[in-house]
Amino acid sequence: MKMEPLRPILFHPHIPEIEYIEQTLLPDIYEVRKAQTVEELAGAIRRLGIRGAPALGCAGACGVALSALVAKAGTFLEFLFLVRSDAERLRETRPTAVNLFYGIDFVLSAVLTSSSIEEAKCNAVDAAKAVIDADTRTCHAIGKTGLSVIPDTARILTHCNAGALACAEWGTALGVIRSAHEAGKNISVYACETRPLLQGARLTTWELLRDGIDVTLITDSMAAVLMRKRKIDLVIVGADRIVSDAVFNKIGTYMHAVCAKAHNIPFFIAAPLSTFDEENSEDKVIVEERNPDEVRKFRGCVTGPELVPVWNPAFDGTPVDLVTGIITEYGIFSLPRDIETIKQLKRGKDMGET
Ligand SMILES: CSC[C@H]1O[C@H](OP(=O)(O)O)[C@H](O)[C@@H]1O
Repeated sequence: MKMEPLRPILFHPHIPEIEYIEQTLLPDIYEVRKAQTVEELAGAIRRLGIRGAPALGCAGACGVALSALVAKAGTFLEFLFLVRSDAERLRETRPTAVNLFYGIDFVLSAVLTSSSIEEAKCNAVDAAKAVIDADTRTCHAIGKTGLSVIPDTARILTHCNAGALACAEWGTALGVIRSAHEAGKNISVYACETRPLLQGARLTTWELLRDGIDVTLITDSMAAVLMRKRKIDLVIVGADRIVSDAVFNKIGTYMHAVCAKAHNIPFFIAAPLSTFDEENSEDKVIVEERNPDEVRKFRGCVTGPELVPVWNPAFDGTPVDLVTGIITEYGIFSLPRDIETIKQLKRGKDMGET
């Protein structure tokens, strides 16, 4: 039985509100919540109730549109001030996934280029819908592009959650896996649990079981021995920001890339063009460091001494020479070889993509 498409964010401008699946409660509790203020939305982003680079782009876009719809201003200038300050509040929620800033900026520019409050509200809603529609198309295109690298029988390792829950729908890394499964390929997935917030254990397994795709849950530390035993044919993960010399993705990705290289296993990134930040390099990227208690506890269960010092970066950078290919909606690219092609594509594309 084909399941309904999984869409973690729905924008209802007529109310107005942003409806979302509260991902911190999955897999045991499926709860839909509604953000009717930018602060409620920002809180959901900060706690990873809404998460995943393309989904953050959609959330940022909808957040600016929500701000425009609810702003109470006497003058157009006051209105612009209110929307810009809400956009800044959304920008400050998480620093690494570049899609968040594209989504915010795309809708904010639609507001700033309007000539009245009413026109700005309409333009903001249209722009936010364009971001969501673009990401939906992009994820399905990434899935299709990725088919060329998936053998007819493939044992795929993935890390964190780059699925429908991280996008408008379908997913990037899981989008390739879904497309391959739909194309009749014999796919089995090893999902790394992804400490400390367990996006792999909680979200990726839940998505793949829901779609009837073969999945085995492993701890992050089990990946290396599976590669050594030749149990993995390729690795596919998502990305939060791709710069000229590195790919930033969930912490632990670099470890898998080094392991894959050591065992001559192809290592692919699946990401939309809007995840590329080709003007920057690894040393310029701010890597989000999160609350130490995320490592000392999980849902109240103590996993480390209360006073133990903790380092909790949410992402790591993988040098591009460890990446076999980057699967995008426009094709499969390699860095640094294709950087100019990527720049040209980004200059020419509709800025409605996240
Ligand atoms: C489709 S991009 C998903 C990407 O985002 C995740 O990070 P987080 O769960 O902290 O938002 C992870 O890096 C995934 O690969």
